[in-house]
Amino acid sequence: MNNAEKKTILVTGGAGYIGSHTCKILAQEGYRPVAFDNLSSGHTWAAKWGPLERGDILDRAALDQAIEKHRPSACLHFAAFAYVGESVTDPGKYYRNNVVGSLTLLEALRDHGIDQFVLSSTCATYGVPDKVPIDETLTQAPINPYGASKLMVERMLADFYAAYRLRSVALRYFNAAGADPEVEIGEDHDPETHLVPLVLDAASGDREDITVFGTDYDTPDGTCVRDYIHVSDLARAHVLALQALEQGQTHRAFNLGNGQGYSVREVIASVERVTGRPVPVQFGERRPGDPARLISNSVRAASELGWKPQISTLDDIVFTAWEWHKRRAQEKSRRSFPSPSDS
Ligand SMILES: NC(=O)c1ccc[n+]([C@@H]2O[C@H](COP(=O)([O-])OP(=O)(O)OC[C@H]3O[C@@H](n4cnc5c(N)ncnc54)[C@H](O)[C@@H]3O)[C@@H](O)[C@H]2O)c1
Ligand SMILES: O=c1ccn([C@@H]2O[C@H](COP(=O)(O)OP(=O)(O)O[C@H]3O[C@H](CO)[C@@H](O)[C@H](O)[C@H]3O)[C@@H](O)[C@H]2O)c(=O)[nH]1
Repeated sequence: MNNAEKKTILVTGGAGYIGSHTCKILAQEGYRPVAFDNLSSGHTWAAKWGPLERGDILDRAALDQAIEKHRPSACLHFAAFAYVGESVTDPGKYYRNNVVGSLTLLEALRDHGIDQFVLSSTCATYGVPDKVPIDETLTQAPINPYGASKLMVERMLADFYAAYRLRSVALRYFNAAGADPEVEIGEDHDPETHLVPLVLDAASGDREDITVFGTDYDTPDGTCVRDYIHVSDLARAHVLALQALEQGQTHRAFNLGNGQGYSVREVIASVERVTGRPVPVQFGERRPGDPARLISNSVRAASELGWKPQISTLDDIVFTAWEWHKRRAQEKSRRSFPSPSDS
């Protein structure tokens, strides 16, 4: 298939962690991904499966320009701020980027007649769930501004479908982790706040230790339980969601997780097994905005999208993150790898 025959997909946040993995799978599946990213946390080196348009979703003119230039048939929308803890201390930052930015994007798509849209939503929209595992019918009552900002965008999607027939799928991911199994790309945030890469840093000596946020939760070992899902499995779900939209899907939400919860202590133990190194641990206070347990029921995605995670055990997920960690460290020590200032 030559480029002219490929469907072009606008991927906001395509230079970021999950967006770049999705661009890779889109390209493998015969699409032409165009990353639209302001590089606030993304990297030019991660956008290598199609063009990168540097721009901000808050900038309507930049969006119009990219859409007119590339004529996408659909948009996968990853661009957002995504840290639970930071959203509690700086909520304005989250409402502006995630809510106003998404609204600006949706209006641009509507005005250009693009009616297929996939949203990176989150299990943080459920807040403290009525029960676990969480299915899509549970009440969404977020307990932090990040989750609230994503729920507002979900609400916009319902209204944009009702008013303008803009069709959409909201994918509510649980905790993304791991890296491309071919080790071409992986997670690279600065500063990093996610548990798995931080524990790997502690195992390799890049940081002194890992602080466990809270040991008095109502969970088997007192630490928070999360459902870790491999980033390439999330990427595949986006292609399936896109194909569902191409086949007429109107407006739907899907949870994406493995259905298995692991505590912070269990993640640390997994890193010790996979790396063969001890992890120095400190115990600290709870982090505001953290629910005790988030575990997915992803039966809907399995039955309606045909989605099945391929890298599903915690050790296998951590293994891919460790391979990426080592590759990045090697490249950085050879000085051939772009530094964060190189974005
Ligand atoms: N990482 C997770 O565990 C997780 C879980 C659930 C949902 N999500 C959602 O998935 C999406 C991607 O998350 P990620 O972990 O890959 O984060 P990330 O920070 O690696 O990627 C986000 C990308 O969006 C870009 N961006 C941010 N604001 C922008 C703006 N205004 N205009 C243009 N580009 C902008 C950043 O530069 C970055 O490349 C986010 O929407 C996040 O809320 C992530
Ligand atoms: O140094 C650390 C970092 C994290 N944690 C804990 O580890 C768990 C996972 O935390 P983290 O990796 O920061 O992910 P979450 O805060 O759960 O948020 C991620 O997962 C959410 C879905 O659950 C997404 O919506 C967010 O975008 C994404 O950042 C939480 O219980 C944290 O309290 C620690 O104990 N110590």
